Amino acid sequence: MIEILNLQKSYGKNLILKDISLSLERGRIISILGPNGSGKTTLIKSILGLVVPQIGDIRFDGESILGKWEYRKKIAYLPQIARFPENLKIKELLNLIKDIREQNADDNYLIQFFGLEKEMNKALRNLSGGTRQKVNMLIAFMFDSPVIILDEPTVGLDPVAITRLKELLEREKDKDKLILFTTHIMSLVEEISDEIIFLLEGEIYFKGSVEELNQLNGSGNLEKAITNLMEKRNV
Ligand SMILES: Nc1ncnc2c1ncn2[C@@H]1O[C@H](COP(=O)(O)OP(=O)(O)OP(=O)(O)O)[C@@H](O)[C@H]1O
Repeated sequence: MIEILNLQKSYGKNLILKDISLSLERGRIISILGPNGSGKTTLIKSILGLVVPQIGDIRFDGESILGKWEYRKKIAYLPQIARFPENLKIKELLNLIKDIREQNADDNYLIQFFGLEKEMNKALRNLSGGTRQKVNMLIAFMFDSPVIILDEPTVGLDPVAITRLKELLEREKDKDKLILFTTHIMSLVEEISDEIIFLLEGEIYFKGSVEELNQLNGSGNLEKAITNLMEKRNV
């Protein structure tokens, strides 16, 4: 569904992504892991066309995305930090986004799913961090997009909301969607990922399942295996 071919991205003299090639298929939950600053968000933003690579190509359903925008309608995106006008009420924000996107949205179901019914008339500036993140998730999931990209979705969420998020991701996967996410929470990775892509210093250092990573590392513990990868040990 998404093919990344020999992607290279620098900011000034800093080479952030070095010759990245990947094939990302539907019906899978893929976690992009790596230490802070390893290039996860830069890779995600390249797929979204928000960052333009110097070298390489990205293809969406076989067509290059470079210089194109239409394909973006098929991708739901939860950014690491979402910025919306603070004076808007949640319901006003949802209406505004629906007007802009001109696509059918299933927001009523998600409002109930995340327990946001009583918050709808509150201005964004008055929301707690976790509630803000629920609103961001609602926006990411409401358009039934075939690709869902979530940059650190668990930030600020309580355990109930994290359980809800897992349920939602599993359900979207069963609809044959492609889900890409970044997180530093290894238990979430372990529970829901079909595949791990581990970036280190701008390169793919490991790509495979949780089981493969545990086997490779011989630890049987994902947190430890990831720490070892970060420290470039036992691989
Ligand atoms: N717009 C930019 N201009 C210059 N440098 C940037 C820019 N965006 C990111 N970088 C740099 O690129 C590197 C990779 O950043 P990126 O946000 O992709 O990392 P990350 O793996 O997502 O990190 P984290 O886990 O902390 O979110 C960092 O060194 C960062 O400072």
